Amino acid sequence: MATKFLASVRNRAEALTALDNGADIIDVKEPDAGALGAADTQSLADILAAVAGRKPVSAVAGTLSMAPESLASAVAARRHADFVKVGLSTPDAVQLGNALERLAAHAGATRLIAVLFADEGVDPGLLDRIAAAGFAGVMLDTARKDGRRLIDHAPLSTLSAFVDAARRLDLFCGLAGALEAPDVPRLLPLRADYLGFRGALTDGGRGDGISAARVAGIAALVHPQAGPVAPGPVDRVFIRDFVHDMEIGAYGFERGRRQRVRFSIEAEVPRRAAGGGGMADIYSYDLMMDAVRAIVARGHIDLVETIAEELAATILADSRVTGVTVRVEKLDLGPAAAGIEIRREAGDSCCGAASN
Ligand SMILES: O=C[C@H](O)COP(=O)(O)O
Repeated sequence: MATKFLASVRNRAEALTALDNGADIIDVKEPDAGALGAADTQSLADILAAVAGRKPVSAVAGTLSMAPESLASAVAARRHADFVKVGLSTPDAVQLGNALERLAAHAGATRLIAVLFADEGVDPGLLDRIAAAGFAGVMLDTARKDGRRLIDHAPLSTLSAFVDAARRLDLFCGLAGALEAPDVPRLLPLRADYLGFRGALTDGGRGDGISAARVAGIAALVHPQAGPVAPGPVDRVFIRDFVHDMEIGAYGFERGRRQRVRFSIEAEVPRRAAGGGGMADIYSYDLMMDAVRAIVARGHIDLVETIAEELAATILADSRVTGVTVRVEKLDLGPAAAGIEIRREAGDSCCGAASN
């Protein structure tokens, strides 16, 4: 299933702007009241009437204490929404257990989404308890809206493990947290069920009103248009001299130690829009850096050839890229840099069908 776009709105007018400009899930909250500020129930009723079932509506149950009864009554007051989001923010295992036990009584009638906060640590182990309590889904957001993005709190490898754990438990899984437009192509490969936005939908802070153009811009990124590109200029998007310490090498002396490896990659990307277009039309060099970081984080790899081929395949899996040159150089073997450079094209036997 393709990743969906959740837009947080505070009133009927914003809900219609989100709906008309490509949002897939309308999330009702009061952004001035924090990460989980609840909109009043009248605003929720107005939005449900305006959306009229065209898209699912989620409602935030508020920034609450973990007191089981207040959680339960906040959920009950929003039971007409398609989903109710409940923040689970506590380091206290007993308190969390009590809250989950009380909410489990609502989980049959109301589709509950547990919201966890990356700035309080990411614990995929919690997901078992959330699934056992009957929740429909889980979302990772940021509690403090201080400009730091989700990716500043958790690397992509951690986010990917979180999404995979949710999927294994059949939990509908969302990611959010001061996400900006350039984050979208980096997060799409994780295949979360949805990405959530508020601040990026406004021209100023997250408390300002949302803008139709910004909503449409995020929608275009979350739902990228694949397909053939008319013949025209080819851009070369590159990263050069990206140096990492990693475990690499087939010799015994290369095991259990790290050495510097330099990565340079150039992707050939036919231009989609005259004049460069917007974020939705470009292939970001961030994606190449993310691919390198993922390989480096994986642990020991014997051969530079393996790394180069895997990087080429990952980069060519994006349908916007038609060719790629990958250079991998070991820097600590002696007086010279030593390594490999390969060039691969979309459709080469190494590099299967494009995936997005
Ligand atoms: O549910 C998602 C949040 O409303 C995201 O808000 P934000 O993008 O301002 O962090």
